Amino acid sequence: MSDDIKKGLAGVIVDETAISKVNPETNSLLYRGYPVQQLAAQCTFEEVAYLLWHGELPTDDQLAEFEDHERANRHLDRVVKDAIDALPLTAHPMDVVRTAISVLGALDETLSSDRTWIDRDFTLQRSMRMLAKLPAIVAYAQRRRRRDGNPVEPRDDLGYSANFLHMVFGEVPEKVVVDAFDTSMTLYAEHSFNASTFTARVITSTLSDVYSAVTGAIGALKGPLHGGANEAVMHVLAEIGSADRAEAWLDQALAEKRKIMGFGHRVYKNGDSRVPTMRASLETLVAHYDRADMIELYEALEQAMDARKGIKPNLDYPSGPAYHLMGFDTEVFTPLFVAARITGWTAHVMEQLSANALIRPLSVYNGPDERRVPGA
Ligand SMILES: CC(=O)SCCNC(=O)CCNC(=O)[C@H](O)C(C)(C)COP(=O)(O)OP(=O)(O)OC[C@H]1O[C@@H](n2cnc3c(N)ncnc32)[C@H](O)[C@@H]1OP(=O)(O)O
Ligand SMILES: O=C([O-])CC(=O)C(=O)O
Repeated sequence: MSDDIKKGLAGVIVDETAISKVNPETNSLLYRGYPVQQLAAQCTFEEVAYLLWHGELPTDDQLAEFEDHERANRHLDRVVKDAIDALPLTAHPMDVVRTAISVLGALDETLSSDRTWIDRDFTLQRSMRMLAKLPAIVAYAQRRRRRDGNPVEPRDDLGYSANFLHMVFGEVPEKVVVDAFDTSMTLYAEHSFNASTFTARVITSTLSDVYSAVTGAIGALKGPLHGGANEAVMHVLAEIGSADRAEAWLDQALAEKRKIMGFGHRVYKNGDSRVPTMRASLETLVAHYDRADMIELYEALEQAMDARKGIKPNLDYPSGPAYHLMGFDTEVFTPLFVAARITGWTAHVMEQLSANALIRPLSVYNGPDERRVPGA
């Protein structure tokens, strides 16, 4: 293979961004300059969303306005519900979410009437619309699969995370659970030029619209090498079953050349900056639900992986069991990632639009030499 080829674009710098900084040397992650751990501890997900979109944390008045706007946009249009209802119950929730976002785009009259969709204000407004409606979409997807009866209406007296859990489970859990969920949303919100965000930027670079960018990003996130890993982690933990089986299971899996879900990262090679914070939330949930067996299994696989391969967990490793303990179906873990990452994706869409260049790399042709079509 030619030395010019950077397979998987590994190590290639393709643009600048002011949205987040991933620093593998210091295992740190900054959103607009703020350490993500501090944001998770001090701010709500709504404040983090505002920060990612506007570049600064909101004042009290700005936050109040933002929250009002988010709460006013939570309801799901009948057409979106009908579109979801037309899908088989076997459809994966990621496919449901991708379809729902696509339908929201098709319902947006501006897209059919003029080209103002490449405008920042248009994009910001639609980003808020998607952010506010995603909890209803995810809740609808899980409740429908469970045949849990009617959708639960949003409550505008609740913040984003409490309302999200209320819509999925029909009740607001204890504060420790809401806080752990809110932390996961903040940690998942943004991570520079990861595969799904890059997908969104590629789509935007053609001057397509924000719904198309998000629909494509959802498709990229679904794969188990990216966001789909949080779902896959739970399948792995279920397959292992208990801590005492972790080492033997891992040896067998590695002998079969399986990739161990929730471990490894393209950028971090010494551990993911977000894992300690999410792990602390997982431990809180383990104590709350009295599930010491879960953290024992978690640690057993983590230690075995470190001993065998020296590969550390990524964010999907603690978030998978955390979502499980909260009561989510395994198949909606990646849709939860979508609900958080809508903030980062759309911030990148706006940044791409502000200094756009069509993204179109080159390739080295390695097919047959020129030849003649029979009869030509
Ligand atoms: C929030 C997120 O999206 S984080 C990522 C979530 N994805 C996962 O958890 C899936 C499992 N992990 C992986 O597949 C990889 O670590 C990736 C895709 C995340 C990163 O991959 P890359 O940067 O391309 O690393 P690459 O695949 O080249 O791995 C380097 C070496 O480590 C090994 N390795 C990396 N991750 C793993 C893993 N999870 N299990 C087993 N071996 C692994 C590779 O087999 C390779 O070994 P080799 O040199 O002997 O061939
Ligand atoms: O950065 C990446 O490649 C994947 C990741 O951790 C994320 O998107 O959160």
